[in-house]
Amino acid sequence: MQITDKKVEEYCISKSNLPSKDCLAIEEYTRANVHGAGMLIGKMEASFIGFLLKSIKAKRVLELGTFTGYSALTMAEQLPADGEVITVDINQETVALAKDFWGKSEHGHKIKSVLGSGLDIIPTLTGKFDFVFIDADKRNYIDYLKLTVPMLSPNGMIVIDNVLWGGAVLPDVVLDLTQHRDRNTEFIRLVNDYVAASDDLYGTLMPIRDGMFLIQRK
Ligand SMILES: C[S@@+](CC[C@H](N)C(=O)[O-])C[C@H]1O[C@@H](n2cnc3c(N)ncnc32)[C@H](O)[C@@H]1O
Repeated sequence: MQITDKKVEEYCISKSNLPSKDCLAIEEYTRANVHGAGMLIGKMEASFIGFLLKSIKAKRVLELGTFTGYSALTMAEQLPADGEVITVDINQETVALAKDFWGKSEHGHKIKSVLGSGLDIIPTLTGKFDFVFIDADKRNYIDYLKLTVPMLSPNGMIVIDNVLWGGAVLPDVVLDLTQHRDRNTEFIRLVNDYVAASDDLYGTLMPIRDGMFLIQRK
């Protein structure tokens, strides 16, 4: 299910501030050459995240799920010169591509790539983060959330991506748990229910692209 009408989204994109040409180059290269390009957050979500980063005057960002480096660079562009994006991924090949692209951008120096699995890397990180973007393996979404909430700065925010999962999370959708995609649906339902039931978190689930959960501590 396409959550937002395509023409409506195109109109919104045409009127929004968008990431730079350097990011567009990553997007275009990825869509033409890399398997799984549908995983890119794309222009609408990038513009929205940029707005959030500016609103909270973010300086330090943690991203889980680098892929070809598109979202990391779009975020780096919205940070001050001494800002930092730490981005984690297990895929050496796509991270190598990402590094090539970041090297061509004046904002690339703000990005630090860490190769490894999110659950192993997060406990090794120190200091607080103003913004955490969770966009890696769905199986670990709930643990990523639980591990990163205590790492937030006072006005910090977490965004979890793909929380609508093409509409499959809706309660009347019957799942086939022999299918990888449907098992992921269960993991996403779990994290959505956890945020909704939490007394400590303020969450807003937005129907932007494939669904974004915006979360802050109460
Ligand atoms: C949806 S893509 C990220 C897209 C990226 N944020 C963007 O929009 O440009 C998900 C990424 O998570 C990575 N990933 C999968 N399992 C992981 C794990 N256990 N730890 C860290 N990254 C993982 C995959 O290799 C993939 O590159």
